[in-house]
Parts: sequence; C-alpha cells; structure tokens
Amino acid sequence: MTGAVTIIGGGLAGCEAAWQIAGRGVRVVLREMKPQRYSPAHHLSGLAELVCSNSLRGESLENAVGLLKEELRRAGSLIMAAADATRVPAGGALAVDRELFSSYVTERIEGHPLIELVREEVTELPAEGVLVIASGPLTSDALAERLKQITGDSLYFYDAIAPIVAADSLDSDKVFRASRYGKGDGDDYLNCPLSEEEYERFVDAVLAAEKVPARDFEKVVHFEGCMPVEEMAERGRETLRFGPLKPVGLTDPRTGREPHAVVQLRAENREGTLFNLVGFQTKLTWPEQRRVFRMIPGLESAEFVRLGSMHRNTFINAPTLLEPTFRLKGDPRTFFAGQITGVEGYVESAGSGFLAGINSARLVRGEDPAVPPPVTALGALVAHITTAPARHFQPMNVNYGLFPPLEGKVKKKDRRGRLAERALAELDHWLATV
Ligand SMILES: Cc1cc2nc3c(=O)[nH]c(=O)nc-3n(C[C@H](O)[C@H](O)[C@H](O)COP(=O)(O)OP(=O)(O)OC[C@H]3O[C@@H](n4cnc5c(N)ncnc54)[C@H](O)[C@@H]3O)c2cc1C
Repeated sequence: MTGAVTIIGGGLAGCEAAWQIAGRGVRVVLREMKPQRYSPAHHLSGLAELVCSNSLRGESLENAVGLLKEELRRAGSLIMAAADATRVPAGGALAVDRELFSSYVTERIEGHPLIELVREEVTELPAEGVLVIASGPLTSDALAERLKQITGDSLYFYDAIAPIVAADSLDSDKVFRASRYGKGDGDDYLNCPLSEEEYERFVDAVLAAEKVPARDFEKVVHFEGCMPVEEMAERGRETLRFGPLKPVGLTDPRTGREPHAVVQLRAENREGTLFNLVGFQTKLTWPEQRRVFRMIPGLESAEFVRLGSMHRNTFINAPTLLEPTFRLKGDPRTFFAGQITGVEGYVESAGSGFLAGINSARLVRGEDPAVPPPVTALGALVAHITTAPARHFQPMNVNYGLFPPLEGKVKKKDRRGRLAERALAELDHWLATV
C-alpha cells in the first residue's frame, strides 16, 4: 500500500486520526492489538474504548473542554459523532453508553473503504512510510521499549479507575435521584447522602484502609483530574467534601435539606442497570473497596461489577519532542497523538488525533502542515503540548490555557461567551483552508 499512513493504536486518538486521514482521500493502516492482547484497563474488543469514566465532561461553550467538543463537531469528528449518537443522561455533561460508543466507532472504521484494520500488537516501528503513534497511556511494554529508542525519555506513573455497581443492589429508600442544580433532566444521577457522622466515619475508614502498594521502580504521580479518593482524603478531612463528595446543588427529598456530603452515581449504560461512583478512582485493595464503599448509605448491599484499580501510564515529554503539528522534531515522517503526548482526557485525545491526522494526510499529499488558530480550543491544545517545559507533569485537562491570547482583553462579564464566539468563527475560517 503506497502513500498510506500507518497508525498504531485504535483508541480515541488513533480512530479520530484514521477517520480524518481517510476523509482526505489518503489510505490508512490502523493497527490495534485488541483482542489479541489487552492492556490492564481495556476490556472491550471494539475500538475507541473509554477505560474509566463514561463522561466526556461538560458541554458548555464557556469552558475549554465544551468548546473543544463543538470545534471537533464542526471538524467532522468521528468521536464526537459517536458520542452524540450514544449519549446517556448526565446533567450538563456529555456521557455515553461505552459499549454502544465503541461499536459505533468500530463499525465506521471497519466500513471505510480507505481504512485497513489490522488486529495485532505492534512490537517494531515500521521502517518506512508516514506513522502516527497513538498507543495511549497503556502502550504495550514491547512498543514502549521501542519508543524509548526514539524519544529517549518516556516516563511512567500511575492512574486509577472507579468502581461500577449494579443498580438493583442499591437501597432505594436511601438513594435519591437528582442532578446538581437540577441540570439536564434534573434526575440524571443517583445520590447517596451522608450525615456529618457518616462522613467522618467514612473518611476514617478510607484513611485506615489497605492500599495496593506502589512498586519501588515506578514513580507514583497522579493526574489531578483522576486523583484516587484515598489520596484526596490524605490531603485533609474536608477535601472529599469539596471534591467528589460535594453536596452543593443537591437536596435530599427526605429531609428537604442539602446533605453534609453526597456520593454521586452516574449511569453506565442506557438501560440504567449499572452505575459508576463518580470521582471514585481508587487503589484500595479489592476486599477493602467492598468493605469501605459499602459504608456509604444506600450501598450497604451493593454488588460491585467492576472494582477500582491502578495502572502504569506511559507518555512522552511532548514540549521538547514535538512540533506544533504533532510531528516528532527531526523525524518528518513520525507523528504522535493522544494521551501518549501528555494530553489527558477523552476529548483532548480525540482533538490531538484530529490534528495529527490532518497533518499526516497533508504530508502524504505534499501539502504543508496546518496548525489551528491559537484562540481556538484546538489551538490551546497545541500550545499545551509545545510550549510549557515540564508540562507533562501537570493535568492537561484541568487547565489547558483557555484561549490564552484573548484572556483579559474582553470585558469580564461576557468574556467567556465572546471568546467562544470568536474562537468558533476563526475555526470555521481555518477549517475552510484545510
Ligand atoms: C486508567 C485510566 C483512566 C482514565 N480515565 C479517564 C476519564 O475518566 N475521563 C477522561 O476524559 N479520560 C480518562 N483517561 C484518559 C483517557 O483514557 C485517555 O485520554 C484516552 O483514552 C486516551 O486515548 P488514546 O487514544 O491516547 O489511548 P487509548 O484510548 O488507550 O487507545 C490506545 C490504543 O492503543 C492500543 N495499543 C497499545 N499498545 C499497542 C501496540 N503495541 N500495538 C497496537 N495497539 C496498541 C490499545 O489497545 C488501545 O486500544 C483515563 C486513562 C487511564 C489510563
């Protein structure tokens, strides 16, 4: 196959890249190791698997991740089309049925005449042709070794995932339906209210519970956006109440009051038979998770269909290694995309896949690489991977420099709305050129 782009990894970034490349008339070979081999966090045989929360986070155009979604929609994103087609209720957030989401993407990729999907682990980098490396934070060991040879400084740390419970095992006398401030349909979440006494007991139990020990040779650094509950509890007794257990905007119908603390559960599937504990990534041992989380009112008899766990995370030092086009400096045929570049989050990964995808296709077609305007959320993503030294230690989805060039130049009261309007206008203009 001549003039084709090889992509390693059929996750969020790899699938978006494949879709964009093929959409520009360039052939793609997409190499995905599942189902031959699974990372510790992947379980579905399909492509674009959401490994932790099923939420793609907020939709508001007035924050970076909401604007990025709208920009990707306008750019013809496969990931956003899949999310819109498979969404489940989640207040102001965009959450999806993860199996339907993965199936949607898999069918589109398999059905595209310019995409060849090869299901096997890549252990050697191809010697020629344009390459997009999108093997994600859980890149297989053999490939990670190869990447070290070209990047020199891959890094490792842990990430943690949240448990899922069966809806029919919850105590409906204690759990109440509502979303914060009545957003969405107003009753998208199940809420477990805790009194002050119950909260204090819970914090004590979390602090005292047995954790999976970290191995000496690996650093334990967590993304702020995916911090384990026990780590938050260690920062202070009130930290959880200002984090995942915050009660604001929620009224317990039994008391007519805001509880002292609330654990929220979000639907995992359309049928509403499975719910995840929002923000409850953890590295407590499995028996301790069952014991401690069953102390939450309403979860006393909870059946855990998945327990939380921790994983190694692999990524490169993007600010020193990549150009703004997502291309490896000094190696014109190699691009990186997705969380392996240090961007964190499903939508951010898709955004970087979009950019690496259009630029690798442009390279094959003999066109110049294209970089989005800095005022857009896609542009902010580029700035994030290229300009900040040691940025790879920080959570990229929490603050990736919202529209840096315009911040402060518009009146405060309508700053965000006007910035979003301006960003979308500039993006439309740019998209017409690529
Ligand atoms: C444990 C964990 C929890 C997370 N939770 C959240 C969350 O709640 N919300 C959020 O927004 N983001 C979350 N993230 C981040 C999010 O998962 C990633 O940003 C996103 O999935 C990354 O997309 P990606 O395409 O870069 O990688 P992935 O989606 O992981 O895709 C990489 C693909 O490459 C394949 N692969 C790996 N090695 C090889 C190889 N050698 N050969 C062939 N194929 C290979 C894998 O099987 C996988 O399918 C989490 C990440 C992790 C690790």
